[in-house]
Amino acid sequence: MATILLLNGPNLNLLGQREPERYGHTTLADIESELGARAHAAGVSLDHFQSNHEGALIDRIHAAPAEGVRRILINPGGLTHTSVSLRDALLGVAIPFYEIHISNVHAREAFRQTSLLADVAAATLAGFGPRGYRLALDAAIAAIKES
Ligand SMILES: O=C(O)[C@]1(O)C[C@H](CCCOc2ccccc2)[C@@H](O)[C@H](O)C1
Repeated sequence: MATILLLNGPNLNLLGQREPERYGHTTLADIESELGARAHAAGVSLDHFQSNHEGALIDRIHAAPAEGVRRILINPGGLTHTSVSLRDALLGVAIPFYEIHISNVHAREAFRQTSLLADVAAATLAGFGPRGYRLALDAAIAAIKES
């Protein structure tokens, strides 16, 4: 069974608990649960991992090929704007990935408008709120089934 890996970076464990006006009331556990059920219904497996630590995310990416991961959905959090190492890890495993942002980063502070991942991502998605995760999952499932 094909596997999709959902990765969430620093502070995303706080979803639904703080700044709901910006990030909504949906918790990360809600998102992971919904996407897991949706993937299963489509005949695809979903693995999920959240960490506040860059190296832990990189280690998880390194393990992805051996686990049969076909697509990666990643909200890198603030690492989006800073992490060459995360970029290098994603390039290194050569698994197509979709960059997801809950907020419209292009309408925020200037520093959030720079992504070190976007130019090597298969797709980016921002501003749809938590629904963006579902949109990205559906696109990943369709891409796997078409390949
Ligand atoms: O809009 C997004 O999804 C972001 O990736 C969220 C990041 C922040 C992670 C979430 O941080 C929270 C802080 C408090 C409450 C909930 C989330 C931010 O640094 C990016 O620029 C855009």
